[in-house]
Amino acid sequence: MQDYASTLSAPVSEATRRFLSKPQRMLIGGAWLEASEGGTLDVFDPATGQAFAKVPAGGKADIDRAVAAARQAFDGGDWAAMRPVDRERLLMKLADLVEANAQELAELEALDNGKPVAVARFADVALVVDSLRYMAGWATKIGGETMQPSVPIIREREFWGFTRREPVGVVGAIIPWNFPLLMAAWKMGPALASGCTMVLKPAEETPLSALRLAELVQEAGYPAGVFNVVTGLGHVAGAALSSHPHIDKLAFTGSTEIGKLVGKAALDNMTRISLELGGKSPMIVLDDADVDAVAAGAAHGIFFNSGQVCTAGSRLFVHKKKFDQVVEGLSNIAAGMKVGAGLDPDTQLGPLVSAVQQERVMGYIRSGFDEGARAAVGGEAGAGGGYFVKPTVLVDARDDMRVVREEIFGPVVVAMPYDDLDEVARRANDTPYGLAASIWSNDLTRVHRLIPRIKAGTVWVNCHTVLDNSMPFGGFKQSGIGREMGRAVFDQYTEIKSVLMAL
Ligand SMILES: NC(=O)C1=CN([C@@H]2O[C@H](COP(=O)(O)OP(=O)(O)OC[C@H]3O[C@@H](n4cnc5c(N)ncnc54)[C@H](OP(=O)(O)O)[C@@H]3O)[C@@H](O)[C@H]2O)C=CC1
Ligand SMILES: CCCCCC/C=C/C(=O)O
Repeated sequence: MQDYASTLSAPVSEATRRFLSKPQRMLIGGAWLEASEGGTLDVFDPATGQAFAKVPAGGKADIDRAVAAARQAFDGGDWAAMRPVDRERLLMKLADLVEANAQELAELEALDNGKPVAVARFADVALVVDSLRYMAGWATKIGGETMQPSVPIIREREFWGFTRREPVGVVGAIIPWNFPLLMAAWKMGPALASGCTMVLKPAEETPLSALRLAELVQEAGYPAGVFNVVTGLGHVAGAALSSHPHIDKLAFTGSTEIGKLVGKAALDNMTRISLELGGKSPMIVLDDADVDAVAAGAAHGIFFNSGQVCTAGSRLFVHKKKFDQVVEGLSNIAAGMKVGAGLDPDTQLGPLVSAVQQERVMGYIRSGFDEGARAAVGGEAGAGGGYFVKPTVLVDARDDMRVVREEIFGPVVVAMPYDDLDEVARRANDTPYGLAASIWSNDLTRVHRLIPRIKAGTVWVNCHTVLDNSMPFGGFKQSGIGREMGRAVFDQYTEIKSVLMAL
């Protein structure tokens, strides 16, 4: 047993040290297993670039075992027979356990992903707890409708109709590295509330919180096979899961490129899909907006989670009257941000998740410079061995530049002036994505006129990337298919059965 915790850049709690010191295994059918082929994957601390843990490199055989376990748990046994109120109680218990272990889970997220530990605790883990509790409440409220049919021809008979909402079945969930625990919760909450079973494949960069979550699932008392975790590579374990003929639904969050791939593989088996994909979200500042409030709000909109957010406000459109002031305010905030390791309590902006992501983001910044943009602030990588990129505001950009058109997924915003609302509505929509947008103004008439013109699944007003469990979340256009959260998510996790009875 190796004490990996002693190699970390900053001290962690005793609970985290204990977790990191034991060999990691996958939870399959209630048992803790190594990969069937025996391989492991290193997990790296993005603040140092050093490996600090190993997880099983699960493959197709492990996915087969996990899907079989989930299938068995769904098709018969304790779980299938469980009353909705007992599913609610279990999910509430899981939420309590997550809350009781919040610091450890937050430290694992900070280590795996690089995000500041306070953000992990008071945003990621807090949202997970709320999300599980919110979804637990739905377990007893999922229901159908009654109808009074007007069946033609057979007029002498009386009919009665109703619908049932039945769990869709075995859910395969593939999640990214930017909010590892939260993305797991967004899928397991509605799945377990509605009576599905699940196989989760976390991202290779950030597998640890999913494995700790699986321990808590066991501690909560879920029957074996209801929740399974297979760690492994996307093109191996992820591909085996998304194309598996015995899953009933695939829930995916990640890039649009891989979303299309897994979506096609799943549809080959007519597996139901929900895809939450990329974005290039505009933040639209009207001429009446308060400059200081916009600068602070836009800083959150782009720099939160080091810009590694599907809803990141990566295009900032400011009315020409306020453009210079907003850019100056935002640049001052960016210049003052403390960039550092996630475990450092003073850190405001952590490293990017991996060397690959750092190089990808720096490549975008260089392409912006090559095409004629200029950095009002930032524009370079941070010092040290970690995957740091300084918070960056690009100006002098044109709509056809790659930095304006493509998802960067880093702390980089492109600020651009505009003249009037028609122009900004057209430019804001000039993207294949449609995940989110924000409008900054206190002129309610103009705000309400703009909202329906923006082609996006979420429009925020005077805030950006603020989420609530009651609000459905998902994308228009190439930002995805389906909605997570809110009542709407149960459209993705249940099948509707129509029952027509002749009396
Ligand atoms: N919408 C969003 O929230 C996110 C968007 N992105 C965007 O994607 C870019 C690349 O990030 P990346 O991590 O590569 O995102 P991916 O879309 O590649 O990864 C998301 C998940 O899909 C898995 N995966 C990868 N390839 C396959 C496959 N062939 N079949 C099944 N599953 C697969 C990954 O596994 P593994 O980790 O092992 O590769 C991971 O679990 C980012 O720069 C960003 O622009 C990234 C993350 C989240
Ligand atoms: C405050 C938490 C924000 C979570 C945003 C959800 C993002 C999902 C994604 O990037 O895939």
